[in-house]
Amino acid sequence: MITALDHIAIAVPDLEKSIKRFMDDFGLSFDGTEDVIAAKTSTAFFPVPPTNIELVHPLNGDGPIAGYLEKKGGGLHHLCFRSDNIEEDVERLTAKGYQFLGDAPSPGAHGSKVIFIHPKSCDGVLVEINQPADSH
Ligand SMILES: C[C@@H](C(=O)O)C(=O)SCCNC(=O)CCNC(=O)[C@H](O)C(C)(C)COP(=O)(O)OP(=O)(O)OC[C@H]1O[C@@H](n2cnc3c(N)ncnc32)[C@H](O)[C@@H]1OP(=O)(O)O
Ligand SMILES: [Co+2]
Repeated sequence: MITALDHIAIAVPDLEKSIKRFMDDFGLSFDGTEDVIAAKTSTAFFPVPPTNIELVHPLNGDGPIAGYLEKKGGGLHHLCFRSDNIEEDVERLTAKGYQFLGDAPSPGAHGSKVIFIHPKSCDGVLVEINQPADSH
């Protein structure tokens, strides 16, 4: 079951510059960066209760964010719904015809499990579903 809007992600070409923007200009608290190797993505999180902003940047210049930045230069990249049972949600939504990217959840930020729904299945919006580490 989907229980919350876990985060909204913005793809950024210059991670340090954007971290400064969100900390210094917008005054948000900064939860730190994490390189998520399985996702080929560097992340930076800013809690904005009850959700978070996630900045995403290509790790080692490679991966899905690199392709996005090449085409768009940056922008709103995805939203992420939190699930209390990701396998059950994947099964339920697959049965309804949603196209998932990948066969099974993979490691995400903060020890979560994550999977993505293709934007074509959801009005052009890339949707991530995650299950936090403490609820596996
Ligand atoms: C760490 C973790 C976490 O939070 O814990 C994360 O978030 S990792 C965050 C990074 N990981 C991911 O994004 C993984 C899932 N993403 C992917 O697998 C990919 O980015 C795809 C969404 C499949 C797009 O890759 P693909 O090579 O197909 O790119 P493409 O440029 O040819 O795009 C194909 C079509 O999808 C659209 N498209 C591409 N990226 C999009 C996005 N972010 N939002 C909405 N639409 C998007 C393009 O405009 C295009 O539409 P038209 O055909 O109409 O022109
Ligand atoms: Co995300």
